[in-house]
Amino acid sequence: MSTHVDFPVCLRLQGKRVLLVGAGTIADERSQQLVDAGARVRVVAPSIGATIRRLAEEGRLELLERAYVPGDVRGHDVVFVATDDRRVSQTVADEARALGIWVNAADIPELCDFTLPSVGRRGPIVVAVSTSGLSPALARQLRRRFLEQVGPGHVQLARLSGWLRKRLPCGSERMRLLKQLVEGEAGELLARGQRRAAWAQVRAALETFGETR
Ligand SMILES: C[C@@]1(CC(=O)O)c2cc3[nH]c(cc4nc(cc5[nH]c(cc(n2)[C@H]1CCC(=O)O)[C@@](C)(CC(=O)O)[C@@H]5CCC(=O)O)C(CC(=O)O)=C4CCC(=O)O)c(CCC(=O)O)c3CC(=O)O
Ligand SMILES: NC(=O)C1=CN([C@@H]2O[C@H](COP(=O)(O)OP(=O)(O)OC[C@H]3O[C@@H](n4cnc5c(N)ncnc54)[C@H](O)[C@@H]3O)[C@@H](O)[C@H]2O)C=CC1
Repeated sequence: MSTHVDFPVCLRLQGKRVLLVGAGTIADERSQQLVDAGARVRVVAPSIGATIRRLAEEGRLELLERAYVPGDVRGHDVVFVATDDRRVSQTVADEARALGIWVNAADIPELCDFTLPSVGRRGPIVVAVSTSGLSPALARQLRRRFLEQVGPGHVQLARLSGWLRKRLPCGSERMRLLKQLVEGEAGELLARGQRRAAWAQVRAALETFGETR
């Protein structure tokens, strides 16, 4: 029994060149997530799913409607392959690796430089569960359960914190204020939907901000 654990990261794909080989059920789902993340996506496949077709028509990704040809991986930062032909996936993964490009092959762990967790999102908050390849079905079940714990109050709290960290100078006092925002009363008030009371707390904290510097 393997004892390895996969290492989680959150990729900043804005402007990165991503190649998607295959455009079926699995690739169709990936395409929307990759475009939402701001990646410059190119898809190569002879048969095209509905989402990829729409995104191509909207000019949000580039579509090459043909089979993969050697060299297609060149110039990309990351490669995702999701075809129904194991030999194609093997070729793509081999070529990517030879060029030092990281690759994910859907459902073929031995060809993956990284695996994909089960992901759910509420606004800027992302819940991701990995089981290090042992049970994707369990990852999905746990992700659904954890996502239910994330409410509108948490989304407001994250946005408010993001707004404050842009405007306040960084340092120990900002750190204290942002921590207090989450752990103190304001966070609880937002979670209960009491936005006015939460804002009053934040305003009071802001009025004293800077006094102890
Ligand atoms: C290693 C990994 C590599 C990778 O693909 O990145 C991998 C590998 C394999 N998956 C297999 C099967 C299934 N995969 C799913 C679903 C998902 N698989 C995903 C990720 C991963 N799958 C990576 C590890 C993730 C982790 O560590 O937990 C999810 C989370 C993310 C995504 O794909 O976007 C997505 C859920 C998204 C969601 O809905 O939230 C289901 C459920 C279903 O389809 O209903 C089943 C059937 C039930 C079951 O097996 O559990 C098989 C056997 C294939 C066969 O038997 O032929 C292999 C190969 C093997 O295990 O050898
Ligand atoms: N859809 C699912 O729920 C599951 C899928 N899988 C596996 O994931 C992989 C992908 O599955 P799906 O997306 O459902 O397959 P799919 O059959 O919907 O799509 C396959 C895609 O691969 C493309 N393709 C085939 N040969 C190609 C080539 N030479 N170059 C470029 N593209 C090529 C096809 O044009 C098509 O777009 C398969 O290995 C499948 O066994 C495993 C478990 C569940």
